[in-house]
Amino acid sequence: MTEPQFEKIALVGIGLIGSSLARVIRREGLAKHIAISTRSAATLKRAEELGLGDSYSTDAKEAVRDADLVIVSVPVGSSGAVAEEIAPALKQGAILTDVGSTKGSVIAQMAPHVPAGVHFIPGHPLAGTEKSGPDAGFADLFENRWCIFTPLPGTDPAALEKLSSFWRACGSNVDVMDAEHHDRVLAIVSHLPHIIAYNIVGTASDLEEVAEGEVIKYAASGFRDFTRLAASDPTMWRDVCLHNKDAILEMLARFSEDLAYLQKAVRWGDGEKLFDLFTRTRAVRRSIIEAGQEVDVPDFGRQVVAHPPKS
Ligand SMILES: NC(=O)c1ccc[n+]([C@@H]2O[C@H](COP(=O)([O-])OP(=O)(O)OC[C@H]3O[C@@H](n4cnc5c(N)ncnc54)[C@H](O)[C@@H]3O)[C@@H](O)[C@H]2O)c1
Ligand SMILES: O=C(O)C(=O)C[C@]1(C(=O)O)C=C[C@@H](O)C=C1
Repeated sequence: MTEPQFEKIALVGIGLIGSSLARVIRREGLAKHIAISTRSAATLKRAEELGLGDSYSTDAKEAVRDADLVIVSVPVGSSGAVAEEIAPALKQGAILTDVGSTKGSVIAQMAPHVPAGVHFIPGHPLAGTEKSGPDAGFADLFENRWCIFTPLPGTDPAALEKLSSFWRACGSNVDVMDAEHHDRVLAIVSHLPHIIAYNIVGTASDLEEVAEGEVIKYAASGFRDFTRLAASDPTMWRDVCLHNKDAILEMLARFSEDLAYLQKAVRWGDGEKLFDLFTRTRAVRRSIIEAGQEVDVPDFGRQVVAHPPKS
């Protein structure tokens, strides 16, 4: 437990990320009061049953009133509407942040609504699972993971440091970059892997000779790894695709070229090319593991590569 960093933190959106934040804020004693708001009354009720906060409302304005830190954790396509809704109730001097997987679009949607005197600092914790909703969150989610900020020009350094210190207290390492760079990096390391997973699982389930029953019955562990990603929340990933379109299309074009190269190597029986590529990619996996640590996720037996522990 540390000293509370904030009198009141408001969480708008209480799914996987919002509820993980609520749990770690409570565990670490980072706020005297946690106010929770979400659009759906059923989700809010569940959050209350789980005891995630101190006050609950479907009215986001009510939740953010007097809050020193407001964290918006909704699908990226809803961030503009949420910013517009809460703007009139934000306290002067408050920090407003988000956790969205895309940053350029979130800034374009939210920034125009942010009143003068409120510190808007976009953020993105690189931590998650394929699950969603308030039951899916857990306090350790952000432990040894990166949280990236994409501050706008003129951001108050003291506010950025205060938010960084909050995320460090949640267990994360923090980094700063511009939104465009963030969106290109995340397109290759996160968005493309999900699109590829959705595609391969879709193709397999479309193939008549491996009709559903056989896909399930004979799913080898490589395919199972893809099904985990392909089980991720459809709303969240629809929004990511729609809101990071340019970077995703750029990376998909590059990916398709490389796939064609691989296809040619298979067609022409070019074992040397295949062996060289597979050797190079194995080295990438090894260096990720050497730089970080492996975490077992009990209910799926999967391994997640986390980032290096904090020094
Ligand atoms: N799931 C991940 O792995 C992951 C990781 C990092 C960042 N993110 C980002 O975090 C955000 C939330 O993702 P999640 O995984 O927690 O999703 P989730 O589906 O688990 O939760 C979303 C929450 O937002 C609420 N919501 C939706 N529209 C709303 C609106 N208009 N107003 C108020 N509340 C609304 C839902 O009721 C729910 O409580 C997304 O922007 C996502 O891109 C997700
Ligand atoms: O591990 C997973 O299941 C995730 O999808 C987490 C993941 C990722 O791609 O690494 C997904 C989206 C985010 O914005 C950040 C993290």
